[in-house]
Amino acid sequence: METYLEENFGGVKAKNSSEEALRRWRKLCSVVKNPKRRFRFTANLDKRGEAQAIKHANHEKLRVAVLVSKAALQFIHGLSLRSEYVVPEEVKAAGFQVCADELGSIVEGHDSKKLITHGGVTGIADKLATSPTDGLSTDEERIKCRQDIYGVNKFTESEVRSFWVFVWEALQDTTLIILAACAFVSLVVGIAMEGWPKGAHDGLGIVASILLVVFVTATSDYRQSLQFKDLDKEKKKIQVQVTRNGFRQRLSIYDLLPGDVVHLAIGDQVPADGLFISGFSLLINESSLTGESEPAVVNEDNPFLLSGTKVQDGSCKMMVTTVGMRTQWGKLMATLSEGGDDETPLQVKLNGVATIIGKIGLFFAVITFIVLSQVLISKKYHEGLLLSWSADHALEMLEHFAIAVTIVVVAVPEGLPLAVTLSLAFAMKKMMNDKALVRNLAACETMGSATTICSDKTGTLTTNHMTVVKACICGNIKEVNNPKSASNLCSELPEIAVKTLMESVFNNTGGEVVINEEGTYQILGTPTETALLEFALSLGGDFKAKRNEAKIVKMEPFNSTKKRMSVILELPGGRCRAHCKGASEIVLAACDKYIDETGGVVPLDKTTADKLNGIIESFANEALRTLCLAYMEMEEGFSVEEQIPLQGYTCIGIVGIKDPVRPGVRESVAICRSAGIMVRMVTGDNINTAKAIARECGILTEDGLAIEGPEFREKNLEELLELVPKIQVMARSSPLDKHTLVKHLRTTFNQVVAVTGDGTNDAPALHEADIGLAMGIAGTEVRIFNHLKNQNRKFCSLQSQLK
Ligand SMILES: Nc1ncnc2c1ncn2[C@@H]1O[C@H](COP(=O)(O)OP(=O)(O)OP(=O)(O)O)[C@@H](O)[C@H]1O
Ligand SMILES: [Ca+2]
Repeated sequence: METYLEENFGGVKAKNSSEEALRRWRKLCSVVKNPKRRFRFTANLDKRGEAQAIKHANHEKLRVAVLVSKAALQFIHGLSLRSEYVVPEEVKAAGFQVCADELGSIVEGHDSKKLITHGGVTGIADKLATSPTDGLSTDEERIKCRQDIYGVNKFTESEVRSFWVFVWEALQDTTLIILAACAFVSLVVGIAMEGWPKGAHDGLGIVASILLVVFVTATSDYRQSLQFKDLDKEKKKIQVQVTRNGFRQRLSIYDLLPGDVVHLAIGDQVPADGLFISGFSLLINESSLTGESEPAVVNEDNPFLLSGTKVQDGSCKMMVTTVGMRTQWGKLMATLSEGGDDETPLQVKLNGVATIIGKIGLFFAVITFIVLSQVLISKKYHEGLLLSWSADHALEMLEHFAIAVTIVVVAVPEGLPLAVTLSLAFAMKKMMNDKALVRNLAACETMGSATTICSDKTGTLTTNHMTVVKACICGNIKEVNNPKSASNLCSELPEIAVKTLMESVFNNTGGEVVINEEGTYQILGTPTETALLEFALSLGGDFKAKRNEAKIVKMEPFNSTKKRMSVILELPGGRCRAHCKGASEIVLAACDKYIDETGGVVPLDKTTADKLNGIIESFANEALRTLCLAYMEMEEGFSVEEQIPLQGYTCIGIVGIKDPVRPGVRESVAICRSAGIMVRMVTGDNINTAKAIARECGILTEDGLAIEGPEFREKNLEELLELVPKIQVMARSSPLDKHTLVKHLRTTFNQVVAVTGDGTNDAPALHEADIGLAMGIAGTEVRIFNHLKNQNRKFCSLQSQLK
């Protein structure tokens, strides 16, 4: 049986199975009693094909639209523009100047020509009665009115099916239908022969058993469907940062409306169709929508953002124009929502078992029928009455037949595969309560067999609540973990150094300090950014004032490959200054000057460089994440087309950021190890920081290996064979390094690999892994100034699942 299963049902993998394998096992379940039930919750391959076709068509459509709109643009240059668009009455009455269909055709069709006739992005903002800076007004009546005109950002979901639908579905079982036919004949013949009620006994008996089977099945199916509904809802709860009434806040994507101003950063999914307002180095991955893997550059010239695509690099502010089912994504989701999840290997195997048992059941049913009938037939044969049948005898035969069919009904364990689905869904729900989002049922199943965990550091092993605790500015190392020491530091430093530091932190950041409606400070941004901003605020800095002093001309947002971010500022008087911050040894290597104790800028000689590197190492050995801040005067000015320089900076200082290890992680790692699961840490942080934390968690042992990404990249296959099993810590890794490591572990070493990560820089590795666990919410967090947020003990939750 084992080999039979393996041969015929074994081709399905937990991830990325071939379509052929998926189709094959479906075909093999040929004694399917009730296909609708048996294949419920498994992927609908035809629907999937349809979705693929839509993607393909989208791709074509977009390509053509872009070409046409380019040609049209060339054509209309010089022509006077005349808008022939007429605003529908009801839209006008509601106070808007553009209707949903027109907006849809502009953005979806990438129609720059139409956009120009409407006055560009600002024109559209006016017509939508919104402001690109302050966003929508939160007046409830206006919001309601907007909803009525433009719809809401929700996708039609397959509606909750009522209990009776499940009853109807349960009735569509071939064997049950045969039984029902038997019952009918038995009733008719019985009543005709023996009259009511005596002759109806047998028939009613069969009917009762059918009803029993049907209701039990339908009830359990109905309850399952409710479970799944809950799960689905949970999965789709996503929040984005939106400016409304001038205040930046978090809002569920379901509440987005046309006119909303949304802030997007690397890793975010575009929540609705819209237009680019402002932003830097924005690269959009449209593959989920079009299948195209080359990312698209989005900027003022190509301002169209489509729902469902992903921010691959950079950051931006966008204005929502089209929501919900009006977007291509909405349409795609509608198709896919019926497509179902991929089946898991266990599900498939159990379907195989059910099929085998079904066949055996059928065999015995036939034998039972033959044995039972044989008595009657042989009796008739001896009496020579084989060809003349009385109704009585026919009824007897029918009864025998019904018994045989009943055996099939009872014998085939159709509920078996479904029960697995249910228990996996239950596990999924439990993990969700632990703040781990599992998107695929198969993952829950594979998780039990994991042999290696590649964990990222921030947020999984550590709390992801970062604070600057040490700083080295002008050569002075200071503890700054309380406000008093921070203000002390401030008074000890030369004024120019503090000024430059503030300018750097407040301008060269992906985060923001906003005052919310209650009047308290709120710091928005990734944990690293918030820590820095908090530090600068505690030194007495004023975010708004600093921001107004200079203008940001260009920004290259942070990403994990470069491990630094930079901006160019235009200062009053027209001078330009560059600021750069990032992984400290990388940024320090780009410096050739530094600010000394007196505030003077002096060349960075070898001894000072060594001293600074020593400081970085000492911070890192205390498990601190270190960042180096630097600036450069741009003597020759700067034009926007240029790249921000990589070399020639002046070092302002180095900060050490503490991110405490989650309580209980050490124990969890120990449990994993005793269960034979190897835990490795793969991080983008400094090697010494990584090692210190890995030791603290018990991941790095005496004989273990810690390696840096750049070194790992250089190794050839032979060396890797030797190295990979020993790697316990990989530091300064790029997203690609993580991917390579996981791939080697899986293919060369046949490990079942679980990867935890945050879905932005870890996305490739998560995708490659047998089990990808996207832990919690990546990227941005909101922090009330000086207010700690307690999060869940994530690694512990993972470990409890692996047990
Ligand atoms: N916003 C930022 N601006 C500049 N540099 C940053 C920023 N955030 C992080 N860094 C630097 O980049 C390094 C982290 O890079 P990366 O984001 O690739 O790490 P990671 O893989 O997410 O790490 P982890 O495994 O801890 O999650 C940090 O050590 C820090 O020096
Ligand atoms: Ca990460």
